[in-house]
Amino acid sequence: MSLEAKDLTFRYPRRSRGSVLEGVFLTVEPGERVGLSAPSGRGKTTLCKLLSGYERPDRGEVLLDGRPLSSYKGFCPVQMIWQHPETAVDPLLRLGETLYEAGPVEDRLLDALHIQPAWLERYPLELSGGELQRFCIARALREGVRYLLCDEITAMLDLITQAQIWDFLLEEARQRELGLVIVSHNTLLLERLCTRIHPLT
Ligand SMILES: Nc1ncnc2c1ncn2[C@@H]1O[C@H](COP(=O)(O)OP(=O)(O)OP(=O)(O)O)[C@@H](O)[C@H]1O
Repeated sequence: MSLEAKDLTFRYPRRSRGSVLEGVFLTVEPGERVGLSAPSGRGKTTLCKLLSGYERPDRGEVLLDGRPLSSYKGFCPVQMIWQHPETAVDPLLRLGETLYEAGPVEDRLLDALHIQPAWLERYPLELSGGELQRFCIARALREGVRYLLCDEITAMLDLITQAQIWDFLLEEARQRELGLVIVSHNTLLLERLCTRIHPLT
């Protein structure tokens, strides 16, 4: 089940400088870990948004296992984890409601990410950034996920928490043969984590 970006072109309606992405091709296979590398503003986040269905391309298509991503109903097998987790959850819902709205999440994941049951009674702003990010990772890893798009997901965390999260994610991806797309400005981190680096030109 490969994830394919085919000839993607995209511009934001309110952006004056034309297309952010022009004719982008990328294929990620199960178990691959692809690092996206490019200077700021080149469109890494935008490509992740297209690959996970948050935005639709103006031209080209995103295919999962040869089928348009938009034809998958229910929980999307391509999940994006955002740099700022507070933008990825409804601030007015308790975390327990957010977590289970798309179905069950294995307790094993909550334990491995050190998510305390009491947090599920709280609202997003009542967790630290690192706690909320671990919550978002658990939510993305529910059954059915095949690809994770990790957009600077540990950039705001201390080094120990970063290492714990990546150790966990790499092992989880290995066991479940998940494909990962990893965005980071930290070249050393990308070299350490990825099976290959894809420069976005
Ligand atoms: N919602 C939006 N509306 C208009 N323009 C946008 C929007 N989001 C991003 N852009 C513009 O699109 C371009 C690409 O942004 P994007 O966030 O994809 O880049 P990036 O490579 O991820 O950058 P960074 O490394 O700084 O996170 C930028 O010029 C940005 O200003």
